[in-house]
Amino acid sequence: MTAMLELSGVSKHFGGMKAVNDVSFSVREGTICGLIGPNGAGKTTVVNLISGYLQPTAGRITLAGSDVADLRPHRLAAAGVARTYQNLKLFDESTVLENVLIGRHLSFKGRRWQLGRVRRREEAEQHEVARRLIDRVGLTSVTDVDVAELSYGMRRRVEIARAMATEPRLLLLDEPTAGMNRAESDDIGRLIQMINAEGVTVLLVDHNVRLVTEVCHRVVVLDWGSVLTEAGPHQVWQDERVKTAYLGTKERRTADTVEAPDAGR
Ligand SMILES: Nc1ncnc2c1ncn2[C@@H]1O[C@H](COP(=O)(O)OP(=O)(O)OP(=O)(O)O)[C@@H](O)[C@H]1O
Repeated sequence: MTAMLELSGVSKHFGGMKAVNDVSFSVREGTICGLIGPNGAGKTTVVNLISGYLQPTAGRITLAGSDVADLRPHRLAAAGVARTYQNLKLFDESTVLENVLIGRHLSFKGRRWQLGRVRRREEAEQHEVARRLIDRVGLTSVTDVDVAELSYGMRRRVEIARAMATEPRLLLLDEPTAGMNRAESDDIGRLIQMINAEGVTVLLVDHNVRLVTEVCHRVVVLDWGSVLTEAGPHQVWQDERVKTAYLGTKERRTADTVEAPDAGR
């Protein structure tokens, strides 16, 4: 199977700060890859580099074999890269439908010069696609509700639906379960698996050990801006270097975020 995403020797320095330093890893097409590491390890910077919000200081980023390191976000979106944000970026005073429609504009073929009838038909089609996506993320009942009125977990789903509205090949999820309870994060896990089953390759950044273990096919661990290791989702937690770096010392452990999953799960 080919690589959907490949980073080769990618670095991003902010002045003397090496936020990302000589990072190389690849994500196979059709898989879910976890990108984990302690706070400040460089995960969001990597997501920003892949999605064009930052340009690398050095290195190569390819999407399905094509060099994309110099592309700006809108070009990357058109090439099939969609993302969500660690801090939600939704239009709170707009409805769920309106937010998801924003994601559709890239594939919207409407032209100003088109006859009103044709344009109306295309708009109706876009609405239909957006409604289907809203249904898939389980938000049908709040389609016409302003995002500001939704729970945090629901807003996270709107963000995923909006990202999916661009019909991506690669979906970058930056801490999609941050601040969620167990039931909510389990729901997001199922949603990620459903999206992946439809053929979308996923790069998942999350601190939730259980989620990462259950949904990812491979896990890349960053520490101090560099790749510490890469392994299967169960093996990765057995690595002493990961325990030390990601989990911190045993004394610093807190049950929910750092306890390795039960053996055999
Ligand atoms: N624009 C910037 N200017 C200077 N330093 C930055 C900038 N962006 C990130 N950094 C630094 O780079 C390092 C990596 O940050 P990054 O946000 O990528 O880490 P992270 O692994 O996503 O952390 P977290 O899990 O807390 O979100 C941090 O030390 C951060 O302070």
